[in-house]
Order: sequence, then structure tokens, then C-alpha cells
Amino acid sequence: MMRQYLTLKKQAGKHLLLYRMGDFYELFYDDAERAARMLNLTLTKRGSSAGEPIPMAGVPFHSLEGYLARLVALGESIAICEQIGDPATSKGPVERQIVRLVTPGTLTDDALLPAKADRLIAAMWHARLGREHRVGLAWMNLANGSFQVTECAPEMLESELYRVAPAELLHAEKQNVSSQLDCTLSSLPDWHFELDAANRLLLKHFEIDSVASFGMADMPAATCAAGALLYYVSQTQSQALSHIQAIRVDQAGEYVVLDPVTRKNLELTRTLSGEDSPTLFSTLDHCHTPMGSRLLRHWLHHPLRDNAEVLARQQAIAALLDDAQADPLQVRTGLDALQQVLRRLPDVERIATRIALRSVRPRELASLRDALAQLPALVAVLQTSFVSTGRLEHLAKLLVLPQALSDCLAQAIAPEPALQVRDGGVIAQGFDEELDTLRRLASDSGDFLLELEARERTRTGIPNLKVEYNRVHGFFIEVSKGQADKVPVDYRRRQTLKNAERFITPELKEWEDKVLSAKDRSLAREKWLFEQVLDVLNPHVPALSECARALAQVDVLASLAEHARRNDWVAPELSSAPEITIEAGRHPVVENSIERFTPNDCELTPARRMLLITGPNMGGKSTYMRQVALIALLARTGSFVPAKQARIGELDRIFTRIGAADDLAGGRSTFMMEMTETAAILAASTSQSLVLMDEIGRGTSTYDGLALAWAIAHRLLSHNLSLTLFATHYFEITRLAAQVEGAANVHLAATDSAGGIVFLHEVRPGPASRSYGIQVAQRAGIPASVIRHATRELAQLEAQGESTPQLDLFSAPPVEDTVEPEASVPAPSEQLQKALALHEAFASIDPDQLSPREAHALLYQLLQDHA
Ligand SMILES: Nc1ncnc2c1ncn2[C@@H]1O[C@H](COP(=O)(O)OP(=O)(O)OP(=O)(O)O)[C@@H](O)[C@H]1O
Repeated sequence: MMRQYLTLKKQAGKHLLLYRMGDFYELFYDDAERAARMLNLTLTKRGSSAGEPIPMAGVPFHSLEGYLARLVALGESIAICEQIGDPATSKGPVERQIVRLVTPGTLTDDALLPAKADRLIAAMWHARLGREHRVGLAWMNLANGSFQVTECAPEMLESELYRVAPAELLHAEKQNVSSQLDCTLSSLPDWHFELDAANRLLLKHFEIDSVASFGMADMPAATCAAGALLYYVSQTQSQALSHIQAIRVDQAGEYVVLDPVTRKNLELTRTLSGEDSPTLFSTLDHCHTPMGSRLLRHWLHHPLRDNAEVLARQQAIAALLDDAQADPLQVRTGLDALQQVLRRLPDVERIATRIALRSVRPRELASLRDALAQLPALVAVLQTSFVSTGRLEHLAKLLVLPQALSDCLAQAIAPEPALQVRDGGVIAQGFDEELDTLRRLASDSGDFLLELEARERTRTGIPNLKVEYNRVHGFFIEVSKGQADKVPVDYRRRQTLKNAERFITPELKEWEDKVLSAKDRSLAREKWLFEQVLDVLNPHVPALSECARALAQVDVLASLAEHARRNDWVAPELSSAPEITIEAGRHPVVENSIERFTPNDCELTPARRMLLITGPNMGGKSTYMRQVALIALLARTGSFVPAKQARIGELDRIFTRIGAADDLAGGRSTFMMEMTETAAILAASTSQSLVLMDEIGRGTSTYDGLALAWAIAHRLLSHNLSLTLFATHYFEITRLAAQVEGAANVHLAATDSAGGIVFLHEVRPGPASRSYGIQVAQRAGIPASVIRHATRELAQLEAQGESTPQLDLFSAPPVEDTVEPEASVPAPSEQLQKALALHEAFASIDPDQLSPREAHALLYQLLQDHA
């Protein structure tokens, strides 16, 4: 047996091998030790190998799914080995085979999948084509059959990986992955990524002549990744992947690029501390179906650049809301009616996939049958209430499925089927004549038995004779001990009890054989019929999947409309210029968590492209910056936004540099992280990008920090020309507004009161007047003696004026809120002047215009002038 185990373990490779033995799945050797640790199993021993006992651990077969879910959540991959041979006829160990591979990215079972999130598997391949270096990325959602590819430059890979967010990433053994993404990495031999083999596999699977059919003619890197991915996934499934029907090329430039840090900082689907709520997704998710929730999550991570699709979604939401407003006395609006139907729908998307993989359960088919019966009502609401809305009208059409599909389910599946086909009672009465006869034979024994009992009582003269059945002994005739000697000769003893004897007669035995075989045959017939039903359903899988996608869209649009209705959100105007103009905007998440949120305006246009934001700690700077980014992002997904009015232009990227934490694992300090992120922003942001910069330069000495912050702001303003929100504590930076066209100062207002500082959370024009740092510290509970000490120190430092080491905004004399910056700004210190001069000298250099000799000379000149 151990030899068989070791052969199978070799096949399983790195996967944990669950080896079926009777009612258990056993693990041996290292697998046993690992699994025992992870699952808290008892580690035992079985036999020995080379004189050492073999470690063993096991899980009962009926609780396999629960253990699998835990292992997969820990990022493990598992090979499941079953007994294939018949133990009765086997010589030596029963034949066994690996029948299923479970990996974090290839799950389709409902018990193992999160309802509201997708679990994708991706593959990446670096290709060098001459001097060009491209990365091909392919990803698949096995649970709904989508398969996508893209190619990107290596520096964009991390952003793309975070956008796709796979649960498992396949890569070639010789190509290391340096991503910080939290996912399971599975390495494959390099030959899995060979172009010819990949091409052949894709052509065979999709039955096409060339990958050009999918627009992949010039995408060799993506083709290699797609081939490796398809091969790997098909190895994990025992069924053909018939629901994977096409590859979609994800065009770079389709989406507003969000780099990994921005996805995190904006708390789209996870809070900074790693919780699921409160996030933008948890706030907006009023979806009634799991597939709706999954699509909403996808939309939030994929804001669109092009206005057309955004507008179509927005108009659909507007129509859903208009209907509600058109007749305020309407007890139930079209939106309510839609939601009522949506509430009753199961996860059609995943059921469709499981039909294709032939792993669907009877009860899922029953819920699909009931769902299909609801669809006409949904279509009717869409067609009566929202007839003239392009998107909703189109979706309504996709919800109409062939009648044959509903008929098949309605006729074939029992009203309340058993959990498993092997339990019987899955196929409906009246669907198959043979099955009905077998069932009747198997269960309609009542009349025959009563008749037999009466007959035998008369024949034997034993009045209390009974004919009965139990699972262990089958049918029998029971006679009390006192009457046992009266039984006829054809009675054969079956069992002796304390007060009774049980017998069987040839007639009863014949009946028993017929009934029991009818039971077996009816179960076998049901199993066969279930497979036939799957054959009938299978061709409808594409239409069903499309219908599921349409349902998900209707659900998301209804959810966004519902949120807009409850929170008074408005449709943003979309423009093609790079601009963000918001009147009375609110933070979509914070507005729901505090009692009174103060709305604020924002105007960012090419002519006023940078807002320098100042104000006290706790004043609301971060909230304000994030709210602007979130409103822009919401507008680009087609949603309404929390504002009185908004106008959002086409954006290519959203960047954020907000309070970094140490990347200890990556060996980078806070300051290093801050500078790395800033370098990426300066390299990639354009005049169509929205950039959020929060207190850049704070992690180093005052002079360094200030000089860097100044130069970075200057660069964004004069070179990148991005729409920028730049929050800072450095006072000198506010001078930028006077020096460079396109920048303006705003501040978050606060005021003193008898009870201490009061934050007004209002964005007002001009720079802030004071820091209120000590007042904030006081509110935070710093002891009164420390506060008094700090106040004395501050007075002294302020008296020393410009020579203080703290060059920040708040060493300046107080100014009125609305005073323009240049009126109150002190002259820059000597060091700063030097830094600025150096910066300006650098800004005037165009390296592309210099020969190496000139560059060398210029370098010496700069050293001489600025040392
Ligand atoms: N517009 C607003 N209306 C009402 N409350 C607000 C508003 N903006 C922010 N707040 C509240 O003020 C608190 C502080 O906000 P925020 O973190 O944005 O301040 P900050 O200026 O960035 O502070 P720090 O500089 O210390 O990071 C938040 O917890 C939020 O609840």
C-alpha cells in the first residue's frame, strides 16, 4: 500500500495528498505533519519505513469540505485520491487515483468560495522580444468562465496584478515574482509557457484557427501565459472546461489606472487595518444577489476612462430613480419591485458553471428552476417602468431564456429534491415512466404486505402474526414465542428474540428481492436521468451565464440607485476635459458614520490644477482629499456621487501618497517608502491624472523635507501638470501659489473656544493661520503640565522668529483666514534659498539636448555654484 501511496504522492508533487482509506482521507510523512499543524489533527503513526515510524493524520470523509476550505484559506493546494477499484475483487491494495486537485485559484464549489468575492487564477510570463521587454498576464475566473489577457510593460505589472487580484499566481520556475501581492504562488516548469504549445492548446480548446480571432495576434507574451494557465486549470478539473468559451483582451487604457497603494489608501474593498467594513464597497453594497455584489466590487476596482459606458450606467441609475420620483405616492416603485424579485434569486452565475462542470447539486437546479420562473416578472418591470432606457432595455432582453430550459427543469427536478443524487428523490414524479414503476415497486409494498399478513394469519391461525421490515434483516414475519410452534413448514427462521421468533417464507423472500432490486434500480435510473438532464442543460450554459451577468448588472444598478436614493446623491456631469469640480461634496463612507458631515467644494481644472491644503491635525485634510478622489472614482464607475453638483472629466490615473507605514518585510523605511511612491508618481502622472499628496517630506529633517516637498510640488505643477491635492504642514510651500501659475491655497478651518479647539471641517480659500498642534495634543489627553511646558517653548521659539529650526507653516505670524498667502509669508531661509536655486537650475536642464561632454561640464558647473 505504501508503494501505491508513494507513486501517487509523486504525481501530486507539492500538493498535499489526501489518500482515501475506508471512511478517512489519510495523510502521511511531511504532509501529515503539516496538515496536523494547520488543522489541529492528531498525529499518529502507521508502520515504519527505514526503521522510522511513518507519521499519519486523517480527516473523516464526510467532513472533507470543511477541512478543504480551511486548507485553501491557508493558501494550500490539495490532491484528492479516491478508491477506484472494487475492494471485493481486488488483489492487494484497491486501485486508487487522484480524482481532483483543489488549489486556491481553481475553486468552483460553493462551500469553498466566498459569496461576495471572486477567486481568480492568473499566470504571468516575461517575454523579451528584441530590445522590448513585455509581460503577458492571463487570468481566469473558473467559477463563471471568464478568461482575460493583457500585456504590459514590466513597471506596470504590479498595478495590473493588484487590479486583477488573483488568489493564485502561476509563474515560470526561472522567472521570480517580486510582487507584494498577497496570493499563492505556484511555479511551473518553463516549458508550460512555450509559445507553440500554448498556441496549439488554445486553438484546440476554442476550436479556432488562430488566436487572432480573440485579437491576440500581436500578443505572444499573453498567449504564453494563457496557454500555461489553461493547461494548469484543465489538469485540476476532471471535466472539460466547456464553459470557458472565449478570451477577452483587456485593453490597457480602458480603465483609470489605480496603483496598488491607491487601491489600499482609498479603502475600496478593505480598510487600512484589513477589515471588510466600513469600505466604499460595504457602504454601497445593497445588492440582493451574490453575483451583483461581486460585480459591484469589480466595478469599484475598474473605473472607466471612456465616458460612453459610464454614461450608459449613469442613465440607467437615473431612470431607476426617476421612476421613483415621478409618482411620489406610488406605494411600490419600479425600483422596489425590481429589488423584490432580485431578492429571491440564487447565484445563477455559479450554478451555470457547475452545470458545465457537471458538479451541480440537485437543490441548485431546483433553485435555478424557481429563479427562472421569476424572470418574466423582472423583465416585465424593466419593460414597463424603464422602457426607454437603452441599458435597462438591453439587459431585459438578455433575461429572456429559451423556454426549453425552464421546461426541462420544471419537468425533471422534484419540487424539493434530496441533497445528493445518490440519496434518490431528485427526479420529479411523472418525468420518466420506468423510474415511476421502479419507485412504485420499491415503496408501494403496503397493500401487498397487509394482504399477505391477513392471508398468513388465516393460514396459520395465529391472530397476532405481523409482517414487518427493518433495514438490517429486511422483510420478516414475526410470531410471539408462545405461538412459534404453530408455524407451517415453509417458514424458515430468520432471527430469535426474547419474546418472539422471526421467519421468512419463499413468497416473502421473492417479494423482498424484487423490492430491494427495484430500489437499487430506481437509484441507478435516477443517476442516469440526472446525467441526461445535464446533457439537455449543457447547451444552455452560455445563455444562462449571459443572463447571470445581466442579472448582476441589474442588481448593481439597482443597488447604486438605492444608495443614491437613501443618501441624496446626484448624477455627476461627465466632461472630456481633465477637471474635477465638486459643489458641496461629502465623503461617501464617512458621511454615514458621523452625525453631521460638513460638505466642501473642490475646483481642479488645468488653470487651477494644484490645491495646497493646510490646516491643523484632525482638521479634515485627509478626509477631504480622499473624498475628492472617491467622488472622481465613483463618477468614473457610472455611480451617482455624494455632492450637490459635480463635473468630472476623463482621468487616466489616480495616485495617492498618503501616510505610508514601514515596509519592514520589504526592508524599506517609512521615508524610503514615501520617496519610492513619490518617484512612481513623478514618473507616470500626466495632465489627466489626479494626484493626492499628503504631508510629503515629513519623514526626514525639516530642511530636507521642505526642500523635497517644494521641489516635488513644483515638478507636479510645472512638468506633470496633474490635478493635484497637496496637503502640507510646511508653510513655505504655500508661497508656490504666488510663484507658479496653476496653484491655489486652501485650508481646513478651525477656531478656539472656551472648551478648546473647534474643528469646523470647512475648506476655505487661502493658507491656514495657525497649527493648533498644542490644542489638539491637549484634546488627546497629554498631561496639563506637559501642555504648559510646550506652550512656553512655543512662545520662546516664536520669539526667535525665523531662526527656529521648525520651518513649518505655523512659525509664521498669525494671518486672517482669507488673507492671501504672499501678504504673510516670511522670506525663505538661506538654506531654503539654496535648495530652491538648485532646484531651479535642475528644472532648466533638458538632458536630451545635452551631449555627454556638455553634461559632464554642466555637472561640474553645478557643483561649483551650489556646493
Ligand atoms: N467634512 C467633515 N465633516 C465632519 N467631520 C469631518 C469632516 N472631515 C473630517 N471630519 C472628521 O475629522 C476627523 C479628522 O479628519 P482627518 O483625519 O481627515 O484630519 P487630518 O487633517 O487629515 O488629520 P491629520 O493631519 O492628523 O492626519 C475625522 O475622523 C472625521 O470624522
